[in-house]
Amino acid sequence: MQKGLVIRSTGSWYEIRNTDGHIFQGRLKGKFKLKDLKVTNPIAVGDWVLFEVEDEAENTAIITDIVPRENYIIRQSVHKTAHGHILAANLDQAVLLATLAMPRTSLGFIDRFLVSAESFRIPTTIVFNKADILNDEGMEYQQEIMDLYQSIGYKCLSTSATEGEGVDAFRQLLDHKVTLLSGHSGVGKSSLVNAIAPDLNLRTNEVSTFANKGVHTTTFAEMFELAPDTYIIDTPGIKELGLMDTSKEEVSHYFPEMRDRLNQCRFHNCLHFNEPGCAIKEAVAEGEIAESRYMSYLSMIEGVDNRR
Ligand SMILES: Nc1nc2c(ncn2[C@@H]2O[C@H](COP(=O)(O)OP(=O)(O)OP(=O)(O)O)[C@@H](O)[C@H]2O)c(=O)[nH]1
Ligand SMILES: [Zn+2]
Repeated sequence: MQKGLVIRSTGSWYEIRNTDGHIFQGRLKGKFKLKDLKVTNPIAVGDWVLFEVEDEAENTAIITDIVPRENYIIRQSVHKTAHGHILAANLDQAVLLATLAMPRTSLGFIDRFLVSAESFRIPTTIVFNKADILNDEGMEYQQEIMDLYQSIGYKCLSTSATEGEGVDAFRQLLDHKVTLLSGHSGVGKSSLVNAIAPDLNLRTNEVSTFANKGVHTTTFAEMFELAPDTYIIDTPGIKELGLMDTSKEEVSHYFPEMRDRLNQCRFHNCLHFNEPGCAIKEAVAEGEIAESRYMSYLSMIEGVDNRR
């Protein structure tokens, strides 16, 4: 019996790295039963599993058990009744790569990501890349936005992958952690990762003979080892994470600056929309909660409304 980390998954095959760094191609034991989770995939990238070596020469393995997860991110099906899909497990943190240059990341997108990460209890840092192409006004705006998110409690970092600015801080941020790296296409994820791990070549890694063994390779997350004990998880093609099963009332719990004030609203089930005696609306009016965050909140409770 050995223990290993699942670093890639196609849904039927799992690439497992044991504690010596040896790689096996694993599959589930025939009568392996799903635990009680309502999901389509029993194992995801980031899972620790127990396995038996099946064929030494072929490096194949049979997975017999999953080590209980610290956390996981799941993508809910658009159909409320259908099962969700676990994207990744056992994450230490998320890094949202954004840019206020081109293609500019909207604050709404940043807020939706942060709310998702809060719902999965994954601490998030926002990295603002392409600082080199911001003019003075742009830099001022970036500082304003960084101040806003830092005041809420999110770590922020300014980088330029091309100029090397902030790259050391980015490396330190990832050091000895499993990090979900997200961000829109074109913000510079590959560039920034290549700046700290030039040998990795993030994109070309995606095409491997292993992936061809799978049936559907589209929405599976992948894990890359950047340095010893340092991994990033990439979720190609996945734009938004969605929420853990959430009611409208719960959305404000995922805004840290609202969470602290919730018990000050007159009504305990206040949605902070137009109820009298609402502490959240008051805080917005007084500038203690940013208007942009409140707007994101309103659009998110609408979204939850539509799904239910
Ligand atoms: N000026 C400037 N350009 C950058 C920076 N980082 C990345 N770029 C450029 O932005 C473009 C997109 O960068 P990528 O690293 O491919 O972006 P990505 O997020 O990996 O994009 P996907 O692979 O589509 O997810 C490339 O032309 C990069 O050279 C930066 O810090 N400054
Ligand atoms: Zn309220």
